[in-house]
Amino acid sequence: MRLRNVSLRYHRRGPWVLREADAEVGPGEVAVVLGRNGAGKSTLLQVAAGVLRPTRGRVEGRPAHVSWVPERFPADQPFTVAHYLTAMGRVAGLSAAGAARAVDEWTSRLGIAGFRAVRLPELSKGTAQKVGLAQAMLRTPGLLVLDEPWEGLDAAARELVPLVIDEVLAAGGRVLVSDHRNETVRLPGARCWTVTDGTVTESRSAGPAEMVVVEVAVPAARVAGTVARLRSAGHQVLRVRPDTATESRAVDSTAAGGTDPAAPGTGAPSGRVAR
Ligand SMILES: Nc1ncnc2c1ncn2[C@@H]1O[C@H](COP(=O)(O)OP(=O)(O)OP(=O)(O)O)[C@@H](O)[C@H]1O
Repeated sequence: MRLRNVSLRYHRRGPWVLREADAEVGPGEVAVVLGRNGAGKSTLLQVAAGVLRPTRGRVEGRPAHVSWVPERFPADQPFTVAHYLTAMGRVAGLSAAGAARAVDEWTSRLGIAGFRAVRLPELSKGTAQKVGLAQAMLRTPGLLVLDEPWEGLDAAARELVPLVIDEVLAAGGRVLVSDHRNETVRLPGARCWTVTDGTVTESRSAGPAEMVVVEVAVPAARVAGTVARLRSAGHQVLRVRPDTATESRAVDSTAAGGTDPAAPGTGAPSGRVAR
């Protein structure tokens, strides 16, 4: 997906907030949008998400399914968490049963299952933010846009954000995330889009991503399907071997081919895990 010479001003005679911004993010890639307060990060994200239309220029190759999580979740709505999320799941194209399943899954994964019957205006800011994240993930988006997702979340909940991002990337999606808290250390290898005076400068954070090997155990009957899914998500499957103990293990890695996976029990570093 590419922003090509995007310029935007909010009013006809207003100042230009974005000026010929040009940036690209590919499948399975995350770009962190940096810049001082008021630089235009939120504006850029909304243009990328299709919430705002550029005054000039265009966005090319935007995936069909986009999820946008604004900096502040719009909690001023008279619905319970469950009603809101189920309705949003239907809007995202899920069947009634699929929406119910997705709501169950994501409220559990984000630790807000106990709030399903609570009305949105009664939620704390952090819980409301998690509802926003859940809404974004009910159907895995091709583009996930997160505006300051760490804001308002406690330390434990902040750990969830990279997991959510990783899930989208593992499915071949793209992620844009703005950050003024220097949390990018949690996203090694991310592209960096620095917004200054409405223009975008691109770089990579900390060079190429460090590669790790992740060992994944699957039932023997599901090896072929798992290997196919891992490959289609862009991972390298280094080898498949029977486990010497009780189970077979499939090895997933983002590392270059030929690396031998760490032996079980040696504390192999964790990394992206495909389900
Ligand atoms: N709806 C709007 N109408 C007019 N001007 C706006 C609107 N939204 C943002 N602006 C202006 O556009 C500029 C960029 O705002 P934007 O919110 O994109 O910056 P930001 O980098 O995300 O800032 P922050 O880090 O404070 O969220 C600011 O000068 C802001 O006042």
